[in-house]
Amino acid sequence: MSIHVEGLTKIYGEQKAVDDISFAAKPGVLGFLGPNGAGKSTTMKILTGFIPQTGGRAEVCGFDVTTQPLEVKRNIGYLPESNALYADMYVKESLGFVADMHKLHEPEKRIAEVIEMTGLGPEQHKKIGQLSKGYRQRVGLAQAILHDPKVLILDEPTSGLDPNQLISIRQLIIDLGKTKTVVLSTHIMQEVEAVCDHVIIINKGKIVADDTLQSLKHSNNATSLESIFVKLTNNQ
Ligand SMILES: Nc1ncnc2c1ncn2[C@@H]1O[C@H](COP(=O)(O)OP(=O)(O)OP(=O)(O)O)[C@@H](O)[C@H]1O
Repeated sequence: MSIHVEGLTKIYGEQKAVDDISFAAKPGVLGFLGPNGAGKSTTMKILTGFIPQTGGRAEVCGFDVTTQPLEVKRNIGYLPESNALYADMYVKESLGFVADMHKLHEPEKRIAEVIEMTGLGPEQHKKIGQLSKGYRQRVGLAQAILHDPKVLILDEPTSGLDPNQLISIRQLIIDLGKTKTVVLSTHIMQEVEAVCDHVIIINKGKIVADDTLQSLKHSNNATSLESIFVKLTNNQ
């Protein structure tokens, strides 16, 4: 398993944002779903080493996020929900900056490959501040995959994209999931149906579903993921 989470808990002040969750993920696309405030971003931030957990453990490719943070960072790519990019940097320059951080051996070759994969070719000579939202999102994705990580954490990567951009980014996520473990957080159920093999639904910090899309529909006697989501999470 490339991700292994056991009894993970995060408490902010008095609020339990993640409450004793355990799950595992292997190569493929895992849909990580839940209502606003359920604890998705918090879990993703712990997996990527951005914030520490309060309790429990998490491993990425066999490395512990707390005791082996550098090994975890080498194996993980992260596209945060609000991805801060340097508006004044040129696309290639920003990728060169990330390549330096990862000490890539042949940065130019890899940057060209990633520009091709993410469809950034026509915009590669612009400054990030001049790009449309969809292309900025592609730059974020390109940065996340540059070091060819085995695990990719994508927090709402398609929010705000037009239908054409949506289709091409989704196809890229499907392609990446053929060899990598991709954790995809999204509120678009149609996207999950199109892209994910495995689904976890989290509600109020607890996992309420963890199964393949097909088994989840079968066991809930439902035809749409949306109805399952509502049934499992609409209990205020
Ligand atoms: N830095 C923080 N300090 C205090 N509380 C926080 C902090 N970050 C998140 N929270 C709280 O923890 C809970 C879980 O938040 P989180 O961002 O993980 O949810 P989410 O599932 O990603 O939500 P969304 O779908 O809206 O992005 C929320 O109630 C949120 O207000």
